[in-house]
Amino acid sequence: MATCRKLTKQLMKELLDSIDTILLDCDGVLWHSNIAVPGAAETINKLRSMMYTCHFSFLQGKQPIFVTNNSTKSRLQYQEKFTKMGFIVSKDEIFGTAYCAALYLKHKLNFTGKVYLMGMSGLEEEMKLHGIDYIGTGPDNVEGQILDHRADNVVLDPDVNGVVVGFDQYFSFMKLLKAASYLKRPNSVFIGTNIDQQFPMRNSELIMPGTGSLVRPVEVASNRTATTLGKPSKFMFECIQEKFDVNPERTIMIGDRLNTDILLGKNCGLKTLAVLTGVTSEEEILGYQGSEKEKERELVPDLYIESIGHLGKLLD
Ligand SMILES: O=C(O)COP(=O)(O)O
Ligand SMILES: [Mg+2]
Repeated sequence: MATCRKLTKQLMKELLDSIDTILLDCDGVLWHSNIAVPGAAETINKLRSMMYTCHFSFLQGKQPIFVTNNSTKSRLQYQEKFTKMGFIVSKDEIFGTAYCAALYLKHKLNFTGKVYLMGMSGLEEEMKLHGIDYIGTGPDNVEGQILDHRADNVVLDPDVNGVVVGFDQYFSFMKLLKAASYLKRPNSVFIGTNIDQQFPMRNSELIMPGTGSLVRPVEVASNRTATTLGKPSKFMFECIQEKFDVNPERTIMIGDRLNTDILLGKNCGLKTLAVLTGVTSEEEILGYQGSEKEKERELVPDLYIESIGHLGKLLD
């Protein structure tokens, strides 16, 4: 049976001696929208500054690296958000799916051409920074009964040879129609930034549809499957390994979503810790631990704790 333990003071010392790098999910771990989880900045700043004897036997702090499936912000926009919230951070430590989507297009696909971009300013900024031409952002709605006028007045851009679907608050039927039409083109590229079902919300009455709720309709309409880059895909970890000398055995992934954060950790051979401030609960974790379904057992983290702030208290 997959065993999961609640992180305690005793286990904390053992954990700190066994890791050099801490991968941290953002939404639901460090904050909800623009409201920080209590103690988050203090904990991360402390982990960075506390000197530990590492396995090279010299003193160093733990290296935090931020890994978010959220595609709404560029690295620079995230650096601004982190700094406003009191985190000490460099943009080079931030890996979001807007940045990783641009890296994938540019360096993995050597993409040239134009992208139909369903996303917000973060994706726009990263596309510009990486020299990738795009159209389609912002509101785009149907006028009148589209099935009556057979969409004759829909104009497609002849140069588009790829579609990127990220979180797009302007998602519409018209955009769905255009994306599916562009994906009809032979050899057109289809990328989804991530497939999270919902965003973690403080207001438990609300469901904020995640980007997965936007990628899947484009897949259905186009009858194609997107290449999704966010956690649990290993691609984001590959982007991190390009920039940091990360030893998977001495790295932990801390997240709030089992089927993205914890699964990424498992996929990459990392230690895993879940917090209960986002989409997962203690009941879900313990339920999965005893599940007969292999698919559920593989989502069980090594450790869990109420919040990143509670973890920080174990450092005192
Ligand atoms: O964008 C999302 O849906 C979740 O983002 P996260 O990976 O920071 O939790
Ligand atoms: Mg999260």
